[in-house]
Amino acid sequence: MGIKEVEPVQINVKEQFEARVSESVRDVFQVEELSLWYGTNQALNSISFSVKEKQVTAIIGPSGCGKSTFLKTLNRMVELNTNVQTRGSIIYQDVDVFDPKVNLVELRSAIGMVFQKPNPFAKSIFDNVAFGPKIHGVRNKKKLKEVVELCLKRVGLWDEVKDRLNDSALSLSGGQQQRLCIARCLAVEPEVILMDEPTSALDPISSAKVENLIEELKELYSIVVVTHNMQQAARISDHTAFFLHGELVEYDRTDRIFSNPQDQRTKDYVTGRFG
Ligand SMILES: Nc1ncnc2c1ncn2[C@@H]1O[C@H](COP(=O)(O)OP(=O)(O)OP(=O)(O)O)[C@@H](O)[C@H]1O
Repeated sequence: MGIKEVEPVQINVKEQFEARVSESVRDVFQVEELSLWYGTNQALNSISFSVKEKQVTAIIGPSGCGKSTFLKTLNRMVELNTNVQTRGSIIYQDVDVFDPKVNLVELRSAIGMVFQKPNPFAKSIFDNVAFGPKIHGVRNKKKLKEVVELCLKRVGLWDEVKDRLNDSALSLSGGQQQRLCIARCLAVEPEVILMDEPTSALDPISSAKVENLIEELKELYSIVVVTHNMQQAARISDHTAFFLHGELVEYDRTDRIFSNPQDQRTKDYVTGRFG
């Protein structure tokens, strides 16, 4: 009787390395059993997962599944709507963001937000970026100039606008306005940037610039981005959370969500079979 040959177990060294790196990254948010209601309409149902520090986390899912609600809950902007109730916790910097003692102004400057439609103030380019630091008490003109220049450089806009800083921000193109809004967000030195479909109102070239910028910014900031664009999520994010009907179906490294999802519903969504 011959000895049966056993198939050698394949070890994917690269995969193991990436998994190790991913596991060793610190969490910036620990979301535990988060549920949210608008009046009687439940928009989030017992969401639990951790958002990694200095990485890009994409939130994907069909329209109405709760992506924007989840994003706005991270810095409690969702409470700007009336009749919102939450349950569960979001631990950020060892504190539950729902703790009534949390200072919301500070929370929202540490966790900044960029919206789908660029929304610069009807002020000059300079004043848009200087606005946040001024509110936080920076009065020194030299310091303000430095902050404005640094932030505009960081979003790749400085060379395009350095000779017209006093022009209205509304005179910029849509793509430039979106990068200005990101610069405005950076000026208050956030740790986290939340982005709600930041490129969906932009042309392909401006979108590509913002995508490249997101890649660069993750060196310094933790980024959570809501996107309807699967290719974009696959291109720019390290981790992806797939939401459906207010629930988290699957959260994993982006490469795994797109190449080997564990849940059939994720597979159907990322392969375009629904949504
Ligand atoms: N201000 C609000 N008041 C009442 N219900 C709301 C409010 N905002 C959102 N909802 C509801 O909460 C649910 C989740 O909405 P949300 O906007 O978070 O979904 P989404 O996944 O971001 O959708 P989309 O991709 O279309 O932007 C939906 O049922 C929506 O109708």
